[in-house]
Amino acid sequence: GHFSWTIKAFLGCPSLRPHPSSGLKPKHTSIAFLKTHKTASTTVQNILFRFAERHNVTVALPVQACDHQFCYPRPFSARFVHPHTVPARIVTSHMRFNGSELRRVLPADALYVTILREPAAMFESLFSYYNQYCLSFKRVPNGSLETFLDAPWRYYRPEEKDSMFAHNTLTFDLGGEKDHTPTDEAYVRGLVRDVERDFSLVMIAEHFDESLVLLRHLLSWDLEDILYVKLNMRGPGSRRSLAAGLPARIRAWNLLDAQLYDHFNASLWRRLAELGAACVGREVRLLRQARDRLVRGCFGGRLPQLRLAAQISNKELRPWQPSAGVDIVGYDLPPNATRPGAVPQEVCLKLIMPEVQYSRRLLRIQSLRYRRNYPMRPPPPLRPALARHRLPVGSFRNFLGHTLTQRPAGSQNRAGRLARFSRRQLS
Ligand SMILES: Nc1ncnc2c1ncn2[C@@H]1O[C@H](COP(=O)(O)OS(=O)(=O)O)[C@@H](OP(=O)(O)O)[C@H]1O
Repeated sequence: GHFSWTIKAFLGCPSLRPHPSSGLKPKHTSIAFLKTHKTASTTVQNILFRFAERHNVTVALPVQACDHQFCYPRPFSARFVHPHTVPARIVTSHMRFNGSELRRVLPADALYVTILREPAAMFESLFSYYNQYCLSFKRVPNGSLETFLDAPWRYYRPEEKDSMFAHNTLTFDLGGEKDHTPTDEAYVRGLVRDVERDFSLVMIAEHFDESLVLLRHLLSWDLEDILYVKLNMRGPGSRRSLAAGLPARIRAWNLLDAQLYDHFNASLWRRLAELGAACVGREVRLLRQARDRLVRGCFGGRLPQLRLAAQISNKELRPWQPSAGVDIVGYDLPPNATRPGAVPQEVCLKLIMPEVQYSRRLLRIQSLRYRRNYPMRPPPPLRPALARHRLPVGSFRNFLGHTLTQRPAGSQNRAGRLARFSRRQLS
């Protein structure tokens, strides 16, 4: 198992050779993963959540008022972190990047990682996923992507709620200005420079397994630490293929994102070349073999059939559905699957657990740990749930004594809506 894989991986992977004196390099456990939107980031988050649980590493999670995201789309603030989840070594929930605030939360040796996706595929996913929330999309006749792209400025309002899902979402998530003139070369150069300064690795969704190999090397992790199954996919009925010419128009509309993507896609391939094609090829193969073994051990064969949320009997496994118009599919754990590899059921459950449920699970576990470790500390004050947005603008104090101001009803973000939806869906 593990030993033979490690030996195999050394062949052709120079940077994985053991340290001459002290054996294998210790695993790096301090990581900030900027969870960008519609980029396969839930799958990466699930890898990090499972790693954190296995290695007893604390994950910073949002205060209840932010729901399971760090009050996105507001820029990240240390005040958004739940007091039971500090001091933390991992951060991975959705946020708008704010490096100086993140550095207040994480140790100085934290490594920063994010993921980008090809802009046309990403925008098609955003357009479908947020078709009812993002008003720029909602007001398009017949929900037609082509119509939107014919005259984006007719439908897009930069200052409006959820507008960040309709224009240069990657740039926005990274903390940049989504509406900046995309032909301003100095601005784009500055954006790229900032991302290169802050992030040790920028993964690319189209080359997910290769990106994971780089991640594993960066963090000195084992193969077991990067096994995954794909999460948060749309069902085939909700996807559409893009007619010829459409990808170019999407890129033109999201030109800041397109330039970021091109730059970091090229860097990814340079880094893979440095590691060596033989090493990368071997590791990707070993990763896929190990994943197949785990899937067989969990589900008795292939992955269980993808299911619509309503068809998933275990509520802990139902992915959040953004609206009636789009199907996000998930998996059910077969109740009496024969698990030939004797993989414990809980391992399998966590492998396919959606973001909202896993975030809650970790918060529960970490809160218990916190109370055990600090029984004398007063609990943080109770606060109204963000879901009740109809309340007048309100505020409460969090553990640092800062005041968090609730957003007014008209500006509720996806987190608030999600709280409402997931409660309905999960109750
Ligand atoms: N491993 C892997 N490789 C490539 N693509 C993957 C992978 N895992 C998930 N996906 C696709 O990523 C999309 C979901 O992205 P996110 O999880 O980041 O979405 S979210 O913003 O958190 O809702 C969603 O894309 P669409 O199906 O096109 O919507 C998933 O299918």
